[in-house]
Amino acid sequence: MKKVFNEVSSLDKKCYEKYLLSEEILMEHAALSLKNEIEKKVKNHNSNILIVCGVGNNGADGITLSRLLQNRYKNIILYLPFGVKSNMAKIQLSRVNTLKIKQIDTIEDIKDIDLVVDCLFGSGLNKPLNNEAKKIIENLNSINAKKISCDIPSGINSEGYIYDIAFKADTTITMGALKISLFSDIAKEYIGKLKVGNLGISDELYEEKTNIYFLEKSDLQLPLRKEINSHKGTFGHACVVIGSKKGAGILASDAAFNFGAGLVTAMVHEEIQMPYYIMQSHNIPENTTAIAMGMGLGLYDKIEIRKILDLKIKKVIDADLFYDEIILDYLDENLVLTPHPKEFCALLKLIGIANIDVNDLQKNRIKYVKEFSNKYPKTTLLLKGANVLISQNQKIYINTFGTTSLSKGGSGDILSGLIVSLLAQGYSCKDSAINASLAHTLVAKKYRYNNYSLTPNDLIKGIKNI
Ligand SMILES: NC(=O)C1=CN([C@@H]2O[C@H](COP(=O)(O)OP(=O)(O)OC[C@H]3O[C@@H](n4cnc5c(N)ncnc54)[C@H](O)[C@@H]3O)[C@@H](O)[C@H]2O)[C@@H](O)CC1
Ligand SMILES: [K+]
Repeated sequence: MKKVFNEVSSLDKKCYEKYLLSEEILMEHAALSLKNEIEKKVKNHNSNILIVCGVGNNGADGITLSRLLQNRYKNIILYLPFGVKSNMAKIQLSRVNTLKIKQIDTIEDIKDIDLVVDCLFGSGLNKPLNNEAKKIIENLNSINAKKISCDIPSGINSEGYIYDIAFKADTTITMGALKISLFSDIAKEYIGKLKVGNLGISDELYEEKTNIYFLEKSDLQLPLRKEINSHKGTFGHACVVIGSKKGAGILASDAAFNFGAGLVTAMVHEEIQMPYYIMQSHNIPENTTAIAMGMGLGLYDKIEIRKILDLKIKKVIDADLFYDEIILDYLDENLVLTPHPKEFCALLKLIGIANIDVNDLQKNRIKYVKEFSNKYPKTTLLLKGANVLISQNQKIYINTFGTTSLSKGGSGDILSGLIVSLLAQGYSCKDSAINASLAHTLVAKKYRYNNYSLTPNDLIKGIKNI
């Protein structure tokens, strides 16, 4: 798990004041991080490396980089379309001017570029791009070359919002620490591989406390069985409430069984065709340790739903129930909610936080997840999306492993099944949401066929050898 910050300028400031590092030292290290990445990516000394620099310190990082690369590569080309404004950019440029590094005035007729380094705008982007900047980014995006962004792809602002266009990077080296702006769903298309550039000081000293965390593969804790002396009851009993669209509940039940729950029961009104290892019952069985409800529910009897919600058993709630105010009476520590953006908008309206549409939500996902967690700190929320956000107790965990292959009917039902399985096996609500989400996305990432053919059954198969 890595820490994520709303901004890092206060952390940079701490470096100057507390650790007596200067802006120049930090910048030298920022440029060094870029250099190290470039040396890994570009082996040929004759490669053409285009460094595009803006007027501020993001541009200054790029100018500094050109100096550091000069020893290794013959063809470094600096492009400063708007000149320089910040003090550091001026200082770095005056140094570079003594070194005979090639500078160009336009990229219109530039050819055979092997690598583009984007240092146009960083954390200082604070207004929409003008036409000239848009055109430059458009041109850079059309160049067939490797692409690295310094700090953040130019065009993404500090909230992760893109006004019109942004540089499309293969790799982003973000300086100092991870920032929240890198994790909006819209930004995901542009970031590429994300790495943190060290600024010449240990992470422990640079970083401060935070409430936002980036999940890593190594955070996944599978429900591996340590007990030798065990029986099926040792691993809990998951019950999935089957609604009128039965397929959803069947998928969730199967996923729950495959992810280690000792017993899985489908609660049904009349018997249905299911895998033989899933039991069927008209009621919630006595020894149930976790319940999944909401997926494919369709029309339902409110009294029956209320009775189930009244049970002091951990539950994962999905889909139809986010539109029903019945849920308002149960937003406590026993619930994991798994809405997709449209359902979360309905829920935000029900709980009186906001009346917004999906577009507004997507621009401000973190903000609304935070607001939800402030109001209902005990409840675990998992907001689906390109980057999954999980919150509990005012902490947010970001899972970036999601892939487009998961954008399919049934994926969400499998996720609910994985969550209820872990809840049944004794994981906390937060840990169930985090681990099920990691398993779900990592299985999809490992899927070795094309990105349009993943089925819920492939996910279930993948769970077996994750
Ligand atoms: N503060 C520090 O100690 C460090 C800063 N670093 C770099 O500094 C960057 C931040 O530098 P700055 O704060 O100078 O910000 P930027 O370099 O991102 O840009 C700020 C400049 O761009 C202008 N600008 C903003 N939006 C614009 C728009 N839409 N169209 C045209 N011009 C626009 C601003 O007026 C300002 O002049 C970071 O992203 C990082 O790359 C790194 O060197 C690491 C250390
Ligand atoms: K940039």
